[in-house]
Amino acid sequence: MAEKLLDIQNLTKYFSTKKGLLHAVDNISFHIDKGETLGLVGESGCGKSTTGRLLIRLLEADRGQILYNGDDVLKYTSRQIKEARREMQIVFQDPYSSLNPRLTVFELIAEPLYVNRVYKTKSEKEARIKELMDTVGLAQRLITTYPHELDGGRRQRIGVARALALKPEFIVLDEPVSALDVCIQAQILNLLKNLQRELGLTYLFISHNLSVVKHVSDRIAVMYLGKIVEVADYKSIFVNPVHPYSQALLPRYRWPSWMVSGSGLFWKGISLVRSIRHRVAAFTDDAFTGRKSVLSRRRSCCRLAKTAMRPATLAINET
Ligand SMILES: Nc1ncnc2c1ncn2[C@@H]1O[C@H](COP(=O)(O)OP(=O)(O)OP(=O)(O)O)[C@@H](O)[C@H]1O
Repeated sequence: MAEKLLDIQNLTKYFSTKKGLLHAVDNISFHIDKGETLGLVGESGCGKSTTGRLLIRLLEADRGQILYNGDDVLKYTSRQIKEARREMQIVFQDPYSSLNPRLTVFELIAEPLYVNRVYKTKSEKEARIKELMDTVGLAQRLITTYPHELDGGRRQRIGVARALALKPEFIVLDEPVSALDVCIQAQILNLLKNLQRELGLTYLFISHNLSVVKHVSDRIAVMYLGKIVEVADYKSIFVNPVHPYSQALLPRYRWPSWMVSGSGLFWKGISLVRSIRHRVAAFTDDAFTGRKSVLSRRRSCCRLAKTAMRPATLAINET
């Protein structure tokens, strides 16, 4: 049986707002096993980020228990919290705003090492920074560049390197790819998966993008209005969601399992035929829609231009 890294019981966080008390996280209980990725999904404002921040004590909980390797994180002293932060890290959603624009890549990755006074000598620190850059796939030549000179994927790699700097065991990934282009998303997701395999990391992966969560998670927790309404392995959630909110969130997957793969292939086939037809239609007159092709439109433009030119030419000749 898998060993629990985190066991969360009745975790609660309320915010005082102008409209009254907001139940951002409302009495939730779940666990995260060592080495697994638990996906946390739900619509915007349901309390996902607040949950992530509570787990690593970036926010103070109002009530509940967070057992980390059997110890209650909520009872830690400030010194114990500082030590625990080495083992529990977070990667934020927006690599554009989460990095200090005045620091170079070297300084950004060095920051957690300096703050926590991990390495004694300068050369040890430099070696660790270079090692971290290799680990996350950042070229050494980028060491003196600033975040604004880099694309979103590279900035997020800096965020991952900063999170890894203190050799953590558990990382909260708070929408780590939502601010990135689709192809860069895939690179960062693969990086995170490889790092998990190599370093034995445990992730809480927060996202509202279901296909991303499906790609990376071992189990998925569905959150709705501050409560966790369902936790199950990813196949059960996608093929046979039990809670009505999970069903609403995953409408496409309410088909029987044997139909999911079949219908997927069918729609892929249809979209392939459509894209081929559109490409062909761009160069030939489209018999289906009656639309003129690019070539036909160009020919008629030339014809129009010639007719328009004729009287003017005649007029010049006559004078
Ligand atoms: N510091 C705060 N003060 C008051 N309300 C807050 C605070 N932080 C979050 N909230 C509110 O708590 C609720 C949950 O916010 P949270 O950021 O956890 O949601 P989320 O599911 O992560 O949403 P998103 O995907 O948009 O980030 C929201 O209604 C939010 O407005």
